[in-house]
Amino acid sequence: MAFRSRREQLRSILSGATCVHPGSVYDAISIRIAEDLGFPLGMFGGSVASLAVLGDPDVTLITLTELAEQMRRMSRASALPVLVDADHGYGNALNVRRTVQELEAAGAAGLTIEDTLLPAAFGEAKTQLISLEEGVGKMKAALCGRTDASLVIMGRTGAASITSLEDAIRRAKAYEAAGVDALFFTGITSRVELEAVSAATRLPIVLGGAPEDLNALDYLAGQRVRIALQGHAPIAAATQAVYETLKALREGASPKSLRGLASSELTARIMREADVRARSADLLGLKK
Ligand SMILES: O=C([O-])CC(=O)C(=O)O
Ligand SMILES: [Mg+2]
Repeated sequence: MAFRSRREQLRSILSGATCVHPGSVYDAISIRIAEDLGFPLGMFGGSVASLAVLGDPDVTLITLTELAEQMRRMSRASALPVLVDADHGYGNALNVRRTVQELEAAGAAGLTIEDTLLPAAFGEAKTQLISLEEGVGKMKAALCGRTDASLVIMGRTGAASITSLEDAIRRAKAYEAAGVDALFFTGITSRVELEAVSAATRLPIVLGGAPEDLNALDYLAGQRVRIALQGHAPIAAATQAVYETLKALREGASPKSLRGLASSELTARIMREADVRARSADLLGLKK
């Protein structure tokens, strides 16, 4: 299986004793940069997928096909293991199974299925959760959807900030019993809350959207947190850079006067130009 070693790398992060920050990746360029900088893992968030592919906010307008296609492009560009935010699995439990099949084929190392009611319900301003029973069904569907047993399936809940911490723990324990490989929590806002979920569960923990005082990697590792997300600054940085560059050009700046552009060396490295040249020499009879 071509993607097995990526999945085993993610599994070794989960079974290790330390906590890592993944690089937020969303396309072929960002994943190659994260790989070159030595990140052990890429995180492909649903919000950045929506932004990069559609230019939209994170309101479940992106389709599974679009998400999987973007993942496939990243898998082709780089061997960095990627954890994909598969949202609610793009429908009911049967859709979850299909989602897992598509993301596995696209080369994801792991994926998260969450128990948020998506897309948002009519007339409800506040985020809702599906029932625990439906959530368990989705986790089971995810597990039976994989054909490569090394693909990592994570159960995700944001219950801590939507219903209650007790509900988050109840759900996490049920997903654990269903057989998922790790638990992904959002909405945990303090050490007390993290310690409560850690004490009540046994699987490796992934923490999304945590506040600053939940940032010390040694402390997190001691609570069985193996992956701690840091948001999605790279796409924000890229957006700002494109904005500034287009603005300057629109205002009459000459291309040569622009600052902050990737050097030709950096661009060549990201394009893996040396490999392409070597291949061209071999296959097209061109000079190296
Ligand atoms: O997975 C993450 O990085 C957090 C999240 O839900 C998103 O960005 O859509
Ligand atoms: Mg998301």
